[in-house]
Amino acid sequence: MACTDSCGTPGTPPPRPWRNAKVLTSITSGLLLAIGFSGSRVGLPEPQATFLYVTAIAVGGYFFGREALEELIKEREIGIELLMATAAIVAGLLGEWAEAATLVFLYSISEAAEGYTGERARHAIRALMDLSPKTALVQRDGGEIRVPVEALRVGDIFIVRPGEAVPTDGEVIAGQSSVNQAPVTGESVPVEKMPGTKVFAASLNGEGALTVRATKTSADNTLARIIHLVEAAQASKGRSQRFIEHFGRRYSPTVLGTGILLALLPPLFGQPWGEWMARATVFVVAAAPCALVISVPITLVAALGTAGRHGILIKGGVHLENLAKIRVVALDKTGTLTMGRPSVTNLIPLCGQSPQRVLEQAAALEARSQHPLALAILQRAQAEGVAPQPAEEFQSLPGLGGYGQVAGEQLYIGSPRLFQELGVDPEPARTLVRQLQQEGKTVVLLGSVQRLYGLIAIADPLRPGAAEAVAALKASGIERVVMLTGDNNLAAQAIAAQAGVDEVLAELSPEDKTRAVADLEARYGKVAMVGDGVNDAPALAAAHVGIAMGAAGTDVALETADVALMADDLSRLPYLVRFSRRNWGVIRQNLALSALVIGTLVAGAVSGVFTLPTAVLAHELSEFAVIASGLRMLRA
Ligand SMILES: Nc1ncnc2c1ncn2[C@@H]1O[C@H](COP(=O)(O)OP(=O)(O)OP(=O)(O)O)[C@@H](O)[C@H]1O
Ligand SMILES: [Zn+2]
Repeated sequence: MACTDSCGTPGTPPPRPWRNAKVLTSITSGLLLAIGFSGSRVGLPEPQATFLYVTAIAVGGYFFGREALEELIKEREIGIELLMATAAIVAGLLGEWAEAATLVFLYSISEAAEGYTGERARHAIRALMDLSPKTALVQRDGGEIRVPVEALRVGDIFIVRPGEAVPTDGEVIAGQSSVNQAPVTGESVPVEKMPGTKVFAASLNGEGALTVRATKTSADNTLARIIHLVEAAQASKGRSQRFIEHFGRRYSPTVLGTGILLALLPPLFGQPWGEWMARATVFVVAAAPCALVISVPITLVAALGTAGRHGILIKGGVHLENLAKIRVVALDKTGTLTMGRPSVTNLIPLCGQSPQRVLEQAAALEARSQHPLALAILQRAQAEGVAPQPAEEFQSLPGLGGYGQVAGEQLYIGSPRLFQELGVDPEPARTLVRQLQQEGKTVVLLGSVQRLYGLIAIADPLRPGAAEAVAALKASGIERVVMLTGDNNLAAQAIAAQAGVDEVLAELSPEDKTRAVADLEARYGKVAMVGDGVNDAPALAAAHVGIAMGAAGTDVALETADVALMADDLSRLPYLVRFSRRNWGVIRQNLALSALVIGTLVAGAVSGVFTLPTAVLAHELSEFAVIASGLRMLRA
């Protein structure tokens, strides 16, 4: 269909309008039409004027006429182009050459303009590319040289001077500065960078010089992937778009059929055939679903691009549509509602152990674990100068903890539930555990199968702004905000109370989380699951929409989720919900507007109120109204 295939393939730069063959042929056709029309006013003989009109039709109708035939012959489909071409030919045969030429000119120019607008909207995301510099200052052979960013290799050391943009993703190895990474994450507040932190291409460096080791080439850094993913999403089709295209495939033949009946039946009952032939022609143009088919894709293309420029990657129109229907938001606790940077707050030896020994044994076990809690324990050990031999034969027990051999002894580390399952007497720690958990701390126990050696309490504070984000989610129409966690119920409740969520589901394994999502969906309606994509990937996949947070820098989250929030910022969530609802509103308005216009035009056509040029003009104007309306989603 003309209105959708005018969208080019992703990756090609937007063409200049004056270089576009469709624009040129249509303008030529308009000129021929104008000459013919004004000529006939000042006495140009009719055959010459008709010749000009026919030429205008041939030139202006070349592209869409060809498309109409190709569709008919190759795909056996009656498209909008065929409706228009038929109307033009019939009008000409009725002797209305000027009207036919007007139709061809208006239709072709609006198709060309529509294609161009679509391209522009599609390529708005490319503007991000211009924010990343073309060259980088690289340390090579003891000196510093400028190289094109394409020449940067992973491992290259480059310098970002104050006020310069970062050429590609990397890790800071020296220097300190605040960096505005809005092009990638959409956050307007600059982020402090120091050795060990990551920087992203196109971020703008503040006042300090940074020395950075490249971790990505310019072709596959985060910015390049954002642009690529947004363009791929724009090329994919939303559910409503599929529906409309499906509908269009049946609709256009119906229009043509009805047009033929309209031309044939009334004359059989004694009506003037010329009059009904003309009305049928106007009807075919009036009923062509042009605005209807363009309304959804243009809105989605604009919306997906806008979201992308604000650090929100939506992997396809479908997900944006799904988001508008979400009633429940399920948030993972660790790393999503909390900072994800746990630290040890209490270290309490039990059964006559020394604190030093407890830390040593815990660190020995955790040295082999990947868990965030393990990191907290290892940091504490490092701070106290404890550096034990890692445990032997370490085994992790997902959702519980782990065990291994430390100095010949089989030791366990993990949740109180783990020790309950092992059948260890919990008495020495019982009240302490409860007390610490009530403070919102995660309690990890250390011990053997016989008894407990120590207790380690770990706090992972709530993210600043988490409570506000939860409140804003509810204000934007989300009915229920739920927290999911593998952590203990008491600790989870304490954090949940601070965040203001409605419901807590605690002590869940990754599979339990998936089940919890299905359960919430059955109870309340569509669920969006928000997580970091690591221990909650199955739950993200199970939810109606899976949203990964802080996706800049973690490849997994970018790949697995339906929506990736590049910034580590919960306030994007309510924004996203409102944005998706606004998008859905615009789509609905567009569909209603186009249906209304078609209805009015059809009534006018059948009753003979509209002439062919009026119908074409109204048809194309309605199409532009719908495009302009869809482009509202270019605004954030
Ligand atoms: N390596 C480990 N060291 C100590 N305790 C562990 C370890 N791994 C798991 N645990 C225990 O198991 C519990 C559940 O862990 P799990 O990884 O399922 O979720 P979580 O880290 O609490 O966070 P969330 O589910 O909110 O993302 C932890 O709260 C902790 O008590
Ligand atoms: Zn159109």
